[in-house]
Amino acid sequence: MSTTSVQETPAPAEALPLASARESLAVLWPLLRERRGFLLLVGLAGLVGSVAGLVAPWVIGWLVDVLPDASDGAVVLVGAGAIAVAGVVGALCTWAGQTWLARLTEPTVARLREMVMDRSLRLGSAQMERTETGDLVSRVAEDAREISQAATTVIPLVVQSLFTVVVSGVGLVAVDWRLGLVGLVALPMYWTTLRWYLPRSGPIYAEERAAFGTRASRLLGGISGSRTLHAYDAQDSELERITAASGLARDLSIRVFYFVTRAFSRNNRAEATVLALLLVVGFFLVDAGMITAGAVTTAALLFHRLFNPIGALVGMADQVQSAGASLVRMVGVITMPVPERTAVPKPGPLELSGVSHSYGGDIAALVDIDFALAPGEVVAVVGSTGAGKSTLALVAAGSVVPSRGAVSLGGVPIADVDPVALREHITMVSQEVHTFATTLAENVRAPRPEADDAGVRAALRTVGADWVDDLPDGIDTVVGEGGHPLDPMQAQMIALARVELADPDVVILDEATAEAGSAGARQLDTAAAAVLKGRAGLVVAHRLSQAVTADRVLVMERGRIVEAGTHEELLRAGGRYAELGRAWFGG
Ligand SMILES: Nc1ncnc2c1ncn2[C@@H]1O[C@H](COP(=O)(O)OP(=O)(O)OP(=O)(O)O)[C@@H](O)[C@H]1O
Repeated sequence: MSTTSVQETPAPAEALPLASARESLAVLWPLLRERRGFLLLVGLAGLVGSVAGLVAPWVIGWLVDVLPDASDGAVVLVGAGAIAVAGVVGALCTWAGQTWLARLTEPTVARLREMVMDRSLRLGSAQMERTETGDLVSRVAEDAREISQAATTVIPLVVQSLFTVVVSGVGLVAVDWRLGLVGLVALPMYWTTLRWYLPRSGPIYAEERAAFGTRASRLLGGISGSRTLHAYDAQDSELERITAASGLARDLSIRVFYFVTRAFSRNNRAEATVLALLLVVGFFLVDAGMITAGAVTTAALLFHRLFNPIGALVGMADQVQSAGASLVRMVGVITMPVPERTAVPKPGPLELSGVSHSYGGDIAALVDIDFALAPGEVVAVVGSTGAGKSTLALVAAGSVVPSRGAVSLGGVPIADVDPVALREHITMVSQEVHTFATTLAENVRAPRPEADDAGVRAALRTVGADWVDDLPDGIDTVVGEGGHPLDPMQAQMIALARVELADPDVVILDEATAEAGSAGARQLDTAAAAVLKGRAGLVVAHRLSQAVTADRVLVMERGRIVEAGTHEELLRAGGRYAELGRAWFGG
């Protein structure tokens, strides 16, 4: 008796790697350097803006010195004018700096996202299959969003604060080095606050976010299940649960508030102490005739100017950390080593020899498959649910690496071919086709971005997608998420047009979009036939019509090929295929 278990089971899902800070910088720096013009402009705006910020403390100190001897109020007007001009310059610099920073960071984040996608495509679906589901998606979507948000909200503030702190610090030393030294006393005090704040803030915020999540899901659950709750008279107990979740979220928010207030009060204490120290030292220096009262005023105002930016830097440190964590996650994928796959497939048969596959667990999805698809031949695969048809298609397309056995095209093992290069030879349309959120033309063009509109239209004509002309903007209609809605059959036709444009040697189809016998099924069959013309095709038959027109039919049961032949031969044989055929015909 044969056994259907496969010995080599795949390794458990692995998490994608994280990059080190050095690797992240090595990836980020060339991207920023590409836009160094903006980098310079951001630096310039920050510097000029911060220097403009020095004008007010300096003018006020000057007024303190000159006013007692002034004959009229003209000096005040001069001082006020200088402060007003500096204010306008500062505002302009902030605005320009933020605009330039966005033009520096947004394309950089977009580029990082593309690099993650590119690397994951190069690694190939077979390797990506081994990683935790959702990990890649969250790195492309959530981490990119986190960095992008930080880039537009947190980073401008951090950059501006850093400039203000550095320039004001230098200004303070320039006014009088002794007062500058007093100002430095604040540094260790700020440092201890940061050391106290950072390790505690992350977990507290995470707990608060988790509590918000629970409250939201309880509320939504209560609303969507209100009928059931009424039916079972269970409103009160559900209300109690919602109140408890809500109470927890409220208590955590209050805790977060106390915590942040404590951090800021630590900073305030440091600031008040050092400011007092600065005034005392200033008093003695003025008394000794070493500096003027105006200079002490300027120094005190400059030191006071540091309060807000330093508070902002402390407050945003965890958001910067969180953006940093997202960056190392994205760069982790970008720096994943891509195995050398330089083999070039040759025209010839697609062969599966000794192929067995298990997704883990005891049941084998494929067992000892030996099968060759000749160039130009169309083979249909039939079988009951769970027989292994989709797995066979995925293995043949190189999307799943079988636990045992080999797959080759023209004698070249496809495992040695670069996944992107392999798609030029073997293309698969699966049950879940993805429509990208862009124009319909771009969707068709995906495998061949250089194709022109005429090529796109020709591919759509080949698959009989005449309905495209009725769309609001024809092939330029935006489809996908948030765009013009497409029904599953239209999405499938776009996927087929994509294959037509890609022009591979082997097409693997596994669609189950239309009900057998429906007008949609007939349209899809015609579209598939057009795409298969002149190419080898492996078609997972979800409708009998797909098997009838094939050159050969494979019948699968429990991971094995149990029958093979033409439609007529298999019907005559009266075996499993004939049985399936009767079920299909409903007779
Ligand atoms: N990603 C997966 N992880 C774990 N088991 C899987 C996975 N995909 C398929 N299987 C299992 O492998 C076996 C073969 O499934 P497969 O989808 O290849 O069959 P199928 O003939 O295409 O079925 P259907 O017609 O329902 O799509 C089934 O037992 C199925 O439960």
